[in-house]
Amino acid sequence: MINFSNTYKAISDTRLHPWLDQFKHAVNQRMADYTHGNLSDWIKLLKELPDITPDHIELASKVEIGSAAQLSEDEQKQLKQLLMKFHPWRKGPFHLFGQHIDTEWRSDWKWDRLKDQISSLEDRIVLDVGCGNGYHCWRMAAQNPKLVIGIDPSQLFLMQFAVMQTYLSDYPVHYLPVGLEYLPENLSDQGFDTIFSMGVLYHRRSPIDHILHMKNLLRPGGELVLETLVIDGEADQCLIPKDRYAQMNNVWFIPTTGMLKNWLAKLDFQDIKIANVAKTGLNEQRATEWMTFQSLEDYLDPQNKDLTIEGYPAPKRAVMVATKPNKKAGK
Ligand SMILES: Nc1ncnc2c1ncn2[C@@H]1O[C@H](C[S@+](CC[C@H]([NH3+])C(=O)[O-])CC(=O)[O-])[C@@H](O)[C@H]1O
Repeated sequence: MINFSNTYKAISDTRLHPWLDQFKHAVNQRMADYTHGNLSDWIKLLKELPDITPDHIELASKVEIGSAAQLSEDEQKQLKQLLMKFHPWRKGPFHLFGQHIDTEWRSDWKWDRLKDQISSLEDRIVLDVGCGNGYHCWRMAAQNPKLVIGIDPSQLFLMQFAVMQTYLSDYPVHYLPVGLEYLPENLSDQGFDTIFSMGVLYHRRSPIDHILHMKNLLRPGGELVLETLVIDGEADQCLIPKDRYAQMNNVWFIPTTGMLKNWLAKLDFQDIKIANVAKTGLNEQRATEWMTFQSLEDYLDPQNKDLTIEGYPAPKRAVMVATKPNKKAGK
């Protein structure tokens, strides 16, 4: 139903080629396990996107494709209506032929916080685990990587990615709609140069296994960029919410940055640095016209915005950067 042949071709042109069949198997397996009921309708909708070439593309400072002047007022209205059919738009913002997709998250702020703290992505093979609709993958593309693969199990987010890819197909950015657990266990010495895992770790029941899997997918000397919720406290402290955290029912472990360092060190990562710690502001995650459901404000204690509605510390996120050692650590 969806054609991933360009993605498979891109993989086969890199040192990842020995694992091509495993990547194909991952996608086939996931699609067999789960297909969203709206997927075929969404695929049809993609064909209604304006068939024009953008007069400019900006990915370094924002994701902007084409300009408003390329569409008439009527065409603008139609485009907006079409894009709204892919609601909710969580990660962004995007600017598509003058349509400002004002997403729930200011994902650009996250990128700004970390982009100068990581190794240049020039010529690198990159994996973005839990990439959402691929917003950060497009920002990565501005650094001339060899290949960026975003993975995420959400088929709606795959469609939002496909909207942008309609106009950005010349960039080496691809999306596989799978969770990390579908990927090969180990890519030996030929793995990715950089792996991002942002906003995923706290959803994992076994966070150390999640990190270990990514280590096994990195080449020796490769870089892990790990962003996750943290709490203040000592290196031996970690919050395991009794039930929900900020209304999310799938949050398992929220460590301190000290404990995150310990997890990475236990797995033999080197040069472990805390690149950034930032509290999530109400202006960074909020309901908009493009994401009309509840958002952060509804998840915080109305009397005390430093606490979640459940009484836990309000969301704060850390970005960790660490290197897989060059020697084989045997773990
Ligand atoms: N097993 C899994 N494997 C891969 N992805 C998963 C898995 N389970 C859930 N996801 C996906 O992980 C993403 C987490 S959002 C971060 C988006 C982006 N990275 C961001 O940093 O803005 C969370 C946030 O808002 O922070 C969702 O798109 C899930 O579908």
